[in-house]
Parts: sequence; structure tokens; C-alpha cells
Amino acid sequence: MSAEELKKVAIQAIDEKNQQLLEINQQLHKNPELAYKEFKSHDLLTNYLEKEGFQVQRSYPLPTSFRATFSRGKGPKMCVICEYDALPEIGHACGHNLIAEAGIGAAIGIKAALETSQTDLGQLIVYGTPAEEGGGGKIKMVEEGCFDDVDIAMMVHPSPYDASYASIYSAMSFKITFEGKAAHAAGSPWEGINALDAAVQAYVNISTLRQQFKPTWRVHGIVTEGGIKTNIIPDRAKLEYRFRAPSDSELQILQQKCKNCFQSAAQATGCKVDIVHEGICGDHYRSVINNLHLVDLYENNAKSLGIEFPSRAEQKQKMLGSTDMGNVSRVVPSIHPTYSIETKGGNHTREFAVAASTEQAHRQTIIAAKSMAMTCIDVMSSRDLQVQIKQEFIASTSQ
Ligand SMILES: NCCCC[C@H](NC(=O)CCN)C(=O)O
Repeated sequence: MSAEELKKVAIQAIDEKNQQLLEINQQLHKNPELAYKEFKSHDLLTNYLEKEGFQVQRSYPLPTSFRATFSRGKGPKMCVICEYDALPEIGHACGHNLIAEAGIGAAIGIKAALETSQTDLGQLIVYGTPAEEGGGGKIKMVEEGCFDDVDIAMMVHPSPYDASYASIYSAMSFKITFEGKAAHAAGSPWEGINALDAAVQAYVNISTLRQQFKPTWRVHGIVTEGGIKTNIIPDRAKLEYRFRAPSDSELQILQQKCKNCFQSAAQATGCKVDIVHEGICGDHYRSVINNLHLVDLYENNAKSLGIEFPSRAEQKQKMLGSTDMGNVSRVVPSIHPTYSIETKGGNHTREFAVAASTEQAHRQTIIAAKSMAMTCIDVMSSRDLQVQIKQEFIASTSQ
């Protein structure tokens, strides 16, 4: 069968499961779970995939990640990724319930095409990847070798705009602790060393320096501890900061500038400072390397389903944030397109959480699922494309 005929098979299979796919996204939306605690989401998705005839490895290799496979002979191993973690307090405000729906929908379509094809079309791997919003599930899965037998990986992400090319920055997070000395704030303030003043000074240093930041750099921080009582000079204050830049080398420069801001604030106030890159928000999320062959295929398939894209130059201007999919894109040819849903607020707002549960968002998600399935079918059907994608990957990762 031709690729075009197989795409029709995939589209029909996804349409037949439309109601079930909607229910999956709604269930996830009603039960938002945080990084590495996505047990109900994991069970919902793995039970469904098993029922649909996939070989499922639950809790592989992490407690809330999974691998599900379906093969028809030899051929390239295509990987579709589901995310399903939520944000504290604001739930599915990044729409990962829809990402899971899209991944499962694409898997249903690709499986139908594999079953219908008379040839060794390829193999499908569905990965459930936890903790994208902090904790870097995919980073751990890359380290565990999960992508060693994968030829191509893809996922989609809802947002306020359509972009087949992902403009995703390299990001690192730090925890900063200033240590001072407590004293009675009225009786003997001169005996104290004010850690809150150091934190405020550091915040102001960075804000002052912003004028000299490149327009593509991002620095954002919060105060997580700032004292106990107004009449005690705070002996400890804590900040959390995240730095982002388009490349790792720029990120290094930006980080050093900001570390200078923390250290000079400590010196000015007489505090000690400890800067730690660590813990749940501490992983290095790499920038995404877009495989342009895959980007073009995805865009053409989505266009054939009625999606309109801004120019590639405009797409590159839109920055969603950072993602551990960047780390996957360093080990296998990858794409991370975004697709638009109707929303009154951007990602990470309460408005977006509301938008992520609507019928309209579901309809857009189904189109994204079909576009992924069609892209996989294009790749599986053409040995030439497989070679070109691999060659581009080698060239882009060896720079
Ligand atoms: N180490 C913290 C990672 C935060 C990842 C987060 N990602 C997104 O918003 C993209 C879509 N989920 C971020 O960029 O802050």
C-alpha cells in the first residue's frame, strides 16, 4: 500500500477512537498529578494501551514512566512520546493531558497502518515520560538507555500558536542560600548580618543587569525564604533562579554574570552565599535540535488537515520555554511541534488549564495526533527519507 493509503487508514483508526481519546484527556485533566507522582495517569494510559493490543512495560524504567511497543517486521523504530505531569496549584495549565492524548492517538493510527501494511514497515515505541515540568523524566530515561534503540522521536505540545519548528532554550535552575546573623531588629540591629538584604540586593543586581542581556536570554527568580519575624534580622534567605539561552555556550555566559550578582550581594552585606544546581529543578534541559526533514513532513501533513502555520522565521520567534525533549533531540532525530488551542492566557496560567479541557482543544489535539501518525508513515515508507533524516541528525549534532 502507498503511504497516502496508509495515512487514510491511520486517520480512520484515530477517528474511530475519538470518544475514548477525549475521555483519556478528561480523566487526566480531572486528576492532575505532579512530577514523579503520576501514578493514576500512568495506570490509565498503560491500561488503555494494553487493551488496544500494545506490549506494555509498566514503570519502565522509572516508577511512573512506561514503554509500549507494537511491531510489524523490521524497519525503523518510531517513538511517540506522552507527557502527563501537571503544575502545582494550577493543574494541567500546560496541557500535558492533551500531549498524552495526542501520543496515544498517534499510536492508535500508526498501529492501524502497521497492521494493514503488507510490508516490513517499521516498529512503534510509545514512551510515557514523567516530570517534564521539573525533574527531567526524559533526561533520566536518556541516561537509562531508553532511546538507544529508537530511530526517530516526536511529541506535540498545545500552546496559543502553531509552530512545527520548536524554538526551545537551554535552561538550568539554581537554589541560592544567603547566610547572615540574627539580631534583635530594634535593640541591636548592628549586631546582625541581614540575609534578606543580600537576597534583595542580588535580585536588584540581576534586574539592573537585564538592560545588557541579549533579547533571547531569560532569567527569572523567586524568593522562597525571607525571614521569620519582622523584629528578627533574618539570618537566612533563599532564592530560586532559572537561566535560559538559545545555546549552552550562551547559557554559560549568562550564568556567570548572574552568579557574580549573587556573590557581590553577599560581599556587600557580609553574608555567606551558597549557589547549588541541584534537586528536582536542577537538571540541565538542553535546547531542542529540530530535525528539519521531520519538521517539513509534520508541517505538510498538518497543512493537509487544514492547519495554517506562520512563516518559519515567525515560528522561530515564539519561545514556549524549555523541555527535556531537548535532551532527547541530542540522541535521536526529533521534533516538538506546538499546536494552537483557543485560550485566554498562555501556558502556565489558570486560563490555559481551563482551555486544555475544552472540546475545541480536543479537536486540535486529534489533528496533531493525525499529523504525527502521518509523519511516521512518511518516514517508514521511504528509505531515502530515513537516510536523509539520519544524515541531518549527524551533521547537526556534530557541530
Ligand atoms: N527544570 C525545569 C524545567 C521547566 C520546564 C518548563 N517547561 C515548559 O514550560 C514547556 C512546556 N511544558 C519551563 O520551561 O519552565
